Amino acid sequence: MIKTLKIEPLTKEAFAPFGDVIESEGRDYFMINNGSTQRYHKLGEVQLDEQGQGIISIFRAKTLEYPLQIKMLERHPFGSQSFIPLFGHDFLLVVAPVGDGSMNIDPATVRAFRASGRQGVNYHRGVWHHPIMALRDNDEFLVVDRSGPGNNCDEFFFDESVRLTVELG
Ligand SMILES: NC(=O)N[C@@H](O)C(=O)O
Ligand code: NI
Repeated sequence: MIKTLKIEPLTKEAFAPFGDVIESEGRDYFMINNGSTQRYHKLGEVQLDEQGQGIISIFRAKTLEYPLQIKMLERHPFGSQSFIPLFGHDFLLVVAPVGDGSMNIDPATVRAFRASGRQGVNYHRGVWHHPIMALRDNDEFLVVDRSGPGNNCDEFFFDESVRLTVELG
């Protein structure tokens, strides 16, 4: 298969098979702190296995070279992973659904999204995704994910006959 992935705008609905979109735009809130603060409550859930611990990290990511060939995707079977942009820059996502849980990805199910700098994502457990795809060099992301025993990162490399490409418009 040879395919240039269409980069879709990131919306809650379109991203639902892969996880949550963390944003305030268009979302419900309730007032707290004596009316001084709007709480956009439970935009996503941190998913953990019993032995996992939720942790908070910062990723400082270099941009990748585009057009980019998507040669692999990874997943975290024991927990969710969220990326929240800290500097307000757009970034890209390439994902594939959990599927049947096997170490296999149907390339036809791979999708690309562009997140605005005011959107974060929370990949649900087992959702295939490309490692962080910053569009600005040394961009930084707050990352909430799982720490604990076991290998929490499976990598799947596409067959050489599969050429999935992401181009910037
Ligand atoms: N490996 C790691 O911590 N980062 C990846 O999971 C990623 O999604 O960028
Ligand atoms: Ni990851």
